[in-house]
This record gives sequence, C-alpha cells and structure tokens, in this order.
Amino acid sequence: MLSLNRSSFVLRGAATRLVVVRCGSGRRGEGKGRRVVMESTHEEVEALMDPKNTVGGGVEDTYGEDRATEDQLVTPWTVSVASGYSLLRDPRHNKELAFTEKERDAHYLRGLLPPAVACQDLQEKKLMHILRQYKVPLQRYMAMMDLQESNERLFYKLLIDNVEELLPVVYTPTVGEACQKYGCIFRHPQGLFISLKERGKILEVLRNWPERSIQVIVVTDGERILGLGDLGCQGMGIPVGKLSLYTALGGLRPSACLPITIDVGTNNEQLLNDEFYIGLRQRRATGQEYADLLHEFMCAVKQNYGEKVLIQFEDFANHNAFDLLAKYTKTHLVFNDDIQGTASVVLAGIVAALKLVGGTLAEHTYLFLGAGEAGTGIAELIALEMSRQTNAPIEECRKKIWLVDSKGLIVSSRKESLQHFKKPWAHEHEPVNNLLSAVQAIKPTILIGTSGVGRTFTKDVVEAMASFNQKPIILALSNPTSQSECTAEEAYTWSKGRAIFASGSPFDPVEYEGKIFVPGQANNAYIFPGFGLGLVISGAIRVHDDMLLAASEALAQQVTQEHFDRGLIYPPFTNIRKISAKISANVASKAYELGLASRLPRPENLMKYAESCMYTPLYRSYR
Ligand SMILES: NC(=O)C1=CN([C@@H]2O[C@H](COP(=O)(O)OP(=O)(O)OC[C@H]3O[C@@H](n4cnc5c(N)ncnc54)[C@H](OP(=O)(O)O)[C@@H]3O)[C@@H](O)[C@H]2O)C=CC1
Ligand SMILES: CC(=O)C(=O)O
Ligand SMILES: [Mg+2]
Repeated sequence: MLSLNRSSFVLRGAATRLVVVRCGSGRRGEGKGRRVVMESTHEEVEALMDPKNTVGGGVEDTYGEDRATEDQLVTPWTVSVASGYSLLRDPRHNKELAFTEKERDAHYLRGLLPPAVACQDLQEKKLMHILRQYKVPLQRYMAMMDLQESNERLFYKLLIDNVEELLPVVYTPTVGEACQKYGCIFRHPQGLFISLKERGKILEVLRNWPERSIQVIVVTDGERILGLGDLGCQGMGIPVGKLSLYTALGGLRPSACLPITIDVGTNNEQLLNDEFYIGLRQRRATGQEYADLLHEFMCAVKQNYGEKVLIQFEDFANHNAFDLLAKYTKTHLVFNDDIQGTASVVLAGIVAALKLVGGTLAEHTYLFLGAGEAGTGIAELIALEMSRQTNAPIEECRKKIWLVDSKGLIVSSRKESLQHFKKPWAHEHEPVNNLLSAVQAIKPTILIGTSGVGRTFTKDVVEAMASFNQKPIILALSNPTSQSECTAEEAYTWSKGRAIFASGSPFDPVEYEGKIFVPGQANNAYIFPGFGLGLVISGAIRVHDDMLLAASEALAQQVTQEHFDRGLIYPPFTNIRKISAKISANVASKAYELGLASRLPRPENLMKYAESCMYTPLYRSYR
C-alpha cells in the first residue's frame, strides 16, 4: 500500500489508478482501518491536489486544513493504492470474478477469489437471471442496492442495459415502498444524513463524505415522498434513486453525486412509533429553526463544493419547496425537480401530443387535479411557452389553465385564502367543489393529475372527457402506482380506446378491443439527468426558465412518427442516454446564450461534447 501525504503528492504516468484513502469512518470499506476510495487518473489527482483548482465546484483548500487553527478538527486525507481484500470490498473498484489472472497477481487477490474468471457480460446475465427469480419487487430493490454497494460498475451496467426493466425497481414505484420500509430493510447506509443534531457543524458533516469533486446533490427533507406523504428520514431512498438515474440515464460520474437527507423530524405517527425507524424521533421543526438549518446547509454546500455544484431539491412539501427555490435561486445553482423538472417533461409530452390531436398550446384548455408543486409548476411553464408562441401576456395565457385542489376549482372568490403559488390561477368562475363538475364546467381538452391521490379520475370523469374530446389527453402523474389518478387500463377502456394517456409510474401495455395500447411514462426522469448534465458541462452558475424550455423542446423532438403510431408521446427509455445527451446539449447551449455558462471556450459541438463526458460502467483494466 502506497501512502502519500495529500499536500506533497506528485505522481507521473498516464493511467495510474489511485485511491484516495481517508482514515476513520467512511461510507465504503469495512471493519477497522476501513478505507474510502475514489478512482482517478493521475491527472485528475494532480488537479485535485492543485490548491488553485476550481473545476467541478472545488475551491481552494477545500477541507479548510490550511486555515484551521490548532483547536479545529481537520480531516486526515492521504492517498494510496487499494489491493487485496480491501480492493474486493471497495464497490467502486471491485470486479469480482472479472479480475484477470494478471490483475489477481498484481493486486494480491490470489486465493481471495475462486479460480473462475467471468467477464462483465456474464456477470450481468447471471444477475439478471437472479433478479428475475424474485417475485417481490422489494426483494429486487434490495438486491440492486446490495449490488450498488458491492460492485458499482456492474450495478450501472445492469441499469443502463436493462433500463425499462430496472427503472421500476430502483425508482418509482418500488422506491416508494422501499422508503416506507426503509428502517426495516436498512442494511448499508447510503448518502449523507444531516439532522438537527448536526446544527452548527454541517460543514464538518459534509467533510465526512469521502468524495470531494461533487457536481450534483439531490436533497430531500422527506416531507412529501412521492404521493406517500411524510416519511421523514426514510425519504433517503429518493435522493439515492434519483442520483442513480443521474449516472445511468445522464452519465454523471457516481463519485460526483451526493444524496442528502435533512432530518428535521417527522409528523408521521406510525414512524415515530416504529421501533425500526432510523430518523430523529420528534415532530418536525418548523419556522425559524427549519429555515436556519436549511440556510446553514446551503451555505456549507457552497463553501465546501463551490458555486457550480447543482443542488436539486426533491420531495419537499410545498409549504417549503417554493420558498426554498425562490430564496436560493439567486445565490446558488438550484433546481426543484418536482416544480421545474416535472414542468419540462409534461410540456414536452403535451407538445408531442398536439401532433396527434392537432391545435396549438393556446388552442387547448387545461384542467389540473392538484395545485401544488407539480400542478402549478407545469401550469406556469405551459403558460410561459404559450406566451412565447403567441406574444400574448402570460397573465392572458394563464386563463386557459384551470386547477382544482382539495377544496375544489381555484376561482377568484377563493383568492384571499389561497397559498401564494395558487393565486395566479384564481380565475373568474362560480365555485365548483369537485372534479367531475369542474370537468363538465370547463370542458378541458387536457386533464392532468398531480394530486397524489389515487383513483380520482373516475369512470365518470374519463367518460366526460371522452364525451367532448375525440382524443382526450389524460395524464395521471401521481406516484407511485397506488396513487395514480387512474390506471392505463381504465383510461383506455373508459374512453373506448380514444385517450392519449401517460402516467408518472409505468403501466404495462393494455389490450382493448383487439388493439394494443402502450402507455407512456410522464416522469421527470426524462429531464433531470440530461438537464443536470447540461448544467455541469457548461459550468452553468444559475438555472433559468429558458433552460427548462430548451430541455422540453429537446425531449419533444425525440418523439418519432413510429412512436406516434404506437400512441406514445414520449420516446422509450431504452434510448435515454442519447436523449439525455440531446437535452444536455440544448440546456448547455441555452446557458451559453444567456451568459450563464462559465466553461469557456464553448465546445463547438455540444452534443458530441456531452456524449464524451458521459460515464460508462465498463470495467477498467488495472495495471
Ligand atoms: N410524474 C412525475 O414526474 C411527478 C409526479 N409527481 C407526483 O405528483 C403528486 C403531487 O405532488 P406535488 O405537486 O409535489 O404535491 P403537493 O402536495 O405540492 O400538491 C398536491 C395537490 O393536490 C391537491 N389534492 C390533494 N388531495 C386532493 C383531492 N382529493 N382532490 C383534489 N386535490 C387534491 C392538494 O390540495 P390542497 O392544496 O388543497 O391541499 C395540492 O394542491 C405526487 O403524487 C407526486 O408523486 C410529482 C412530481 C413529478
Ligand atoms: C417523480 C417525482 O419526482 C415525484 O413523484 O415526486
Ligand atoms: Mg419528486
């Protein structure tokens, strides 16, 4: 084991594989003296050691060791090469039976592995075979998480090569069940937990994370996990799952991704009384206490990782989500996936659907069930695009869009009592207190479910939509499957095969009167990985609404005639890496156009550049 001091480190040789080792506790490794490793070429490590380096969000003296006074604790980083038993236990470098004979000799692996040598493809074949034996989705989820924690490259190869089959395992719907049972199935800690106990020392906690060049953080406080409500600390499954998609779908390096859960307590009585609950056993902190903790977190992130780290807010309750986004959008690179990512993906689906039903955005009428983050976020982006297309003021465009919340249609007589994000949607209309009456009164051409409540698009509602639309567009966006406003089968059957349908969580194809209908998946997973990649490759310093429109346009353009012929308004996920590269190129291009990109000079061919930056999970050869 070669051990070097970080500040005096210099190594030559193009492909030297190094591991950065941190003494003390860490995420990866095992037992005493466990090590945390990060694969880097020597150039990357040299760059890492360069105190002036700011690439990837790093800042000078990242860990504050040089500035620390004697009474301040510092993190004792050293650099070394992993071998033998620790190499096998290191998920980032482990190849299991794929270590060649030469590597087994060179890395002290003799005897630690059985004699057979198996290539990565064979390992993938075996694992897919095993996964398919599990009948219970949660077992598949647990097997995938075990794989992620034991052999990261194999995990991503499986996910990329079998994306349509495995997306429902690591993402919605199964991740929802995993979060509900997280305490029970908890085996390996994943991500970083920052609780009220860490108040005043969040910077130190960030420094405990083994990776230094972080490009994307997905953070939740667990209060609105999918449509399942407050799952407290157990919401960690969401940032972990989203970041797996950042890598698999968008090509961000796994080492550059950091999942974080902020634990301010939970109001979920069931969890508070659950002996296996893994979070703080107290009711949620609110008001100034909550704001202060979040502010400390936001400042610490910027101090530790620099200006260009993307912070994606995920599954916060709407009473915090809008305020956090507004507060930090001017000082940080922040993006709210539920408000902005969802808006971009749904706009793309609608623009594509218009090719099937005809008309422009402004010629359609929209009705939402659910006026929270997703509902008002989508509504606002549709209105913005409509305004761009027609040159009409956005206030006028909003009048084509109606929203229903738990109290009924949002109308002007309710304005005083509405939350601020609902006020722009309070149009002149008499009160209407349920969805069916709203559908009958407004006669929408497009019905969008963002309520988090399952089975709310009833037979009567779908039949009403089909009674005045030749091809009603029905989007049941709520996740997971149990919360979907209706099933694909219901949408096709009740509309007599005329609905254009997509849902947040996947449904299998449906046969209706001898015809096969393939429902699309309207999920922000189409957008955020490519969107984030675009921000990273351009070195964007702020998110702008025009970038959301650029991402949406790129996605809509990927829907081909062949997809339309099958009734699809989104391209299949099998092509997602290409789609993400296109989205990222459009987003990066917009960042340059808006003067928000810091990576100069601008690469000539952004699409090629994006593709060249994307992580591939194939095993590397070790010298
Ligand atoms: N497919 C995708 O990509 C995405 C899907 N989603 C899903 O959308 C759902 C909502 O998320 P989000 O917008 O963040 O949640 P919010 O809590 O912000 O909003 C929910 C909205 O639904 C309303 N609502 C709740 N119950 C009913 C009901 N019975 N009838 C009518 N309206 C009701 C609420 O009304 P009130 O304000 O009166 O309480 C609120 O306006 C979740 O299930 C989530 O999983 C979210 C993001 C992306
Ligand atoms: C998909 C997603 O972000 C949600 O359901 O919250
Ligand atoms: Mg979400």
